[in-house]
Amino acid sequence: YAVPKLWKPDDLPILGAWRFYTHREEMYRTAQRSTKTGNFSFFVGKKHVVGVSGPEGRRTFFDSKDLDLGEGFNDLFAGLPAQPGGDDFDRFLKKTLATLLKSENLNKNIGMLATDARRACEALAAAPVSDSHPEWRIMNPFDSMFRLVYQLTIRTIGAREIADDTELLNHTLSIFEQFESRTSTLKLFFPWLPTPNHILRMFNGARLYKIFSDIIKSREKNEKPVDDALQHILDTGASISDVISFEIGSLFAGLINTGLHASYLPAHCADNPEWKAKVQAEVDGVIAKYRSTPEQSPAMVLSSLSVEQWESEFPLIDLSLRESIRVGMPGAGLRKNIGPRDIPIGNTGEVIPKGSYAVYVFNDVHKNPDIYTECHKFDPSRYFHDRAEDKKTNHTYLGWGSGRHPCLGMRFAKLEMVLCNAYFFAMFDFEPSEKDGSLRTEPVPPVDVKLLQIRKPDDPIFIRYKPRVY
Ligand code: HEM
Repeated sequence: YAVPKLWKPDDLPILGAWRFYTHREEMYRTAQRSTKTGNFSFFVGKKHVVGVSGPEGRRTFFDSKDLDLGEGFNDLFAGLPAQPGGDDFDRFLKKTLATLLKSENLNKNIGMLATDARRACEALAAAPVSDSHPEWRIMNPFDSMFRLVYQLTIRTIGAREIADDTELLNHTLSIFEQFESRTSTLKLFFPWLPTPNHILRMFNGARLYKIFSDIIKSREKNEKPVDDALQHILDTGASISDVISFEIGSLFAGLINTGLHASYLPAHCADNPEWKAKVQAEVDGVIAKYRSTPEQSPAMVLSSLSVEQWESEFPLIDLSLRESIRVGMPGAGLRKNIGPRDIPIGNTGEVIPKGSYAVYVFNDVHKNPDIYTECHKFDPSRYFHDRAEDKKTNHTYLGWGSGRHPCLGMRFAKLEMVLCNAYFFAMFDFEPSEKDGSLRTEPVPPVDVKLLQIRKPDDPIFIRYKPRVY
């Protein structure tokens, strides 16, 4: 067994493969092409990393029990919040998330979540019209949808005081966004370096700490108990710092992806009128099916749906989301071999050595034209039974993780996204737009593959919308 060939043309002294952080996918693809098996290795500082690719690489990467996700991310991903307590905290986070996202809690909250979504769409309906195109209103979904997803998330895994107070909601969202944008790659190489971004992250962490501790103190004075996620976490005996770390950790894991894909979904549909019409027909069909009196408005019918109905009645929204994630998922999975021995990469004759890291770039499969036809195109019908492109080989669809580390928030993320979009499709007609309300003719730009993780588009994407006439 051999260690995959060392790739070092881009290396900087001491730092090693810096391009792993600045041009990850490009570096991965160039290195991949330079070897027979598609596997290669490189150094990040002193850390030895193996890039795996192809079906054998995927099988090894996603199925090996000794490849650890937590350690891989902690050591290689610039930007994760430092987790106090390592493995113990990881267990606490996953256990708490699993409890908060159980059916019982979702059923308890669904009425409030639906009300949040309805009110957000009512606020869109009440927004001022465009000056130059007064038949339309204009929105940037990456603001309005994103904020709604944040509200739904905080309501489900955070504090009611924040979810119910628009000002506090916006304030905490802006702190979180600043926190999230201050990644510090340099710290991976020089952990002792007090980088400005790291200092700002500490500062924003402290601001969140103050907000949560004020909420907790005021609850202590209040006789009436609050029944929400924060209280549940506190009742398990967790400290305020556990609570803050849990909130930041789970927002990191969930909010960015969910908020951005909830926003990309209508943007892609606006660009694809035929598909948009299908989704709208699906929403209208559900409304017709569950309307109990003719006076009920579409929003009122949607507000009466149960979690089970939200989860089963909107397959086309689900496929739109599946496709939005596939086309817009830059980045890579990261793992560390924490086992007692080297891990063979299928039958390639190569290994991920004990103690080394492994990386798999998601677009190796998601943008593989042999698997996904016209792989850059948004086309949810590729998942219909007669095409089933995502079932062609092993681990072909990685949008929700695969193998040993499936996404723990998938069910909740889907629920959030279907809620936001069903109300939006039910209440509005919409089209792609420029900032001034004129029709946008350029499609949604592709997500930059240089990104380590999806983030809001640098140039805002607009949609123009008007209330539907029934
Ligand atoms: C559109 C939304 C989301 C997408 C596309 C997404 C995607 C993923 C992917 C691809 C992975 C596996 C990563 C890997 O293999 O390296 C993952 C894992 C995970 N996700 Fe999500 N996720 C989403 C929403 C959420 C939400 C809302 C939460 C929680 C509130 C969440 C919590 C987690 C956790 C805790 C893991 C780690 C599982 C483990 O360590 O085994 N995700 N997610």
